Amino acid sequence: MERKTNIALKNSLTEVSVSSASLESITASLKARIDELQIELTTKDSDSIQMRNLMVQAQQERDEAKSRLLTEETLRRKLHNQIQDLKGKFRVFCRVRPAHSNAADGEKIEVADIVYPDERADGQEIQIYGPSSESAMGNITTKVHPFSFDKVFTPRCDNEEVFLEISQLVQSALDGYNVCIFAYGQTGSGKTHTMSSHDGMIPRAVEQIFQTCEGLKEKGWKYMLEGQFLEIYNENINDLLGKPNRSEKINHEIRHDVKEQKTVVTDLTTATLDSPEKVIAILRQADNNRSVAATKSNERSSRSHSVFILKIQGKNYLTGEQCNGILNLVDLAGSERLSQSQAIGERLKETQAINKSLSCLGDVIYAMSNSREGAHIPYRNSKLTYLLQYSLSGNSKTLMFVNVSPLKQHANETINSLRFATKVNNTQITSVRTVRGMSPTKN
Ligand SMILES: Nc1ncnc2c1ncn2[C@@H]1O[C@H](COP(=O)(O)OP(=O)(O)OP(=O)(O)O)[C@@H](O)[C@H]1O
Repeated sequence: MERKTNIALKNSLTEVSVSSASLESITASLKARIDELQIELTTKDSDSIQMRNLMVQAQQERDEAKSRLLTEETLRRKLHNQIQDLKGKFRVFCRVRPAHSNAADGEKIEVADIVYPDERADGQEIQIYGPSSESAMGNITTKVHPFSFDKVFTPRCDNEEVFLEISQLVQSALDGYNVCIFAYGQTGSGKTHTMSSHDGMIPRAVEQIFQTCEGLKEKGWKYMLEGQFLEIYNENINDLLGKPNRSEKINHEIRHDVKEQKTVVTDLTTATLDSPEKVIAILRQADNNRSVAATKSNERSSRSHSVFILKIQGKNYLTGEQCNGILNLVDLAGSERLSQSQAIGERLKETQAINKSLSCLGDVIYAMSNSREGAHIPYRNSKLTYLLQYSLSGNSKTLMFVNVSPLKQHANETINSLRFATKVNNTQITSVRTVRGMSPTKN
């Protein structure tokens, strides 16, 4: 009996020691796993510290880059303005429209003899050859009228190419400067095509402004755009964004705030422009208002000046900088000289008003570019120059398109327009040139 018990106890002991050995081995392997995990954890900790350091470094670099970007944007604005000033405070671009575009059905198109000596699509020189005449000695002479401008766009240039040249001025308006862009020329020479057609300077300028504002958001800039559109007809201001039929009865006055150097036109509609679509809508409204007026007075668009005023207010919430620029886009009344003796009544009044205001604009620009500081500039002599006083003076920038027709029957008006523009530009070449080996006559 005792022996049996001993055997059973021995067996139990063996079983216990076997299971204890297996437990020991499990414990050992668990311990090894714990050690492994511990090592892994330590590595992870150091990785995460490393990661955190890298993140802090990246954040510092980002902040530095951002502040560099802000300083560079301020510097870019300064340099951009210096470049614009070097190019000239007043610039004149000549644009010759294609011959076919304004010909009535059956009208004979005879193209004037126009030469672009630079042989480039957008050189700086243009020569108009006048009619030939034969002297008693049998010498045939042809007058040459050479002109030089900041740019000459041949009929081959489209609005896209033209806009490339003015986009820098649009940028100046965004940077807080006052900019005026005029289109001058006889009726049908392409002023409206250049300025307010669907792909003209106004829609393109507005598109550029919206795109640039979007891009400047990450640099802390927030912009507010407001638009006004008016017409000056017979020295009276009409609101082109007002209700049709009502606008002509309101007497809009121009008021200047001398201290702030700001201009207000009383009772003029101001549209907040928060999208390019809104701009297209107001351009359409202005066009409709002009057409309504046109039924009362023939060819209204060519007998009045239209002025699109875009006020651009920018604020940078990162640097605290602020800027207020104005872009004025002006489609001037047709510049053709109507014979005063033939014009009577309303037509005479219109012609006198147009002639007066256009010559006043020329006088103002001429006086500004030639006068000493503080000299008298005759802004008050016309509504247009009075309205644009602060947009023409100071550190503002002005560009004039002189639009001309390529047709022979318009050659005299073309020469008149180019002479006017030359007065503005003050760079006329006064040389007399011999044509094709013949004797020269004076320009
Ligand atoms: N560069 C051009 N390319 C193509 N077509 C043009 C160009 N310039 C003018 N035209 C066309 O010639 C015609 C007359 O041009 P536009 O109406 O722009 O002249 P305008 O000077 O504004 O005349 P108005 O004084 O009567 O307003 C229009 O049919 C216009 O589309």
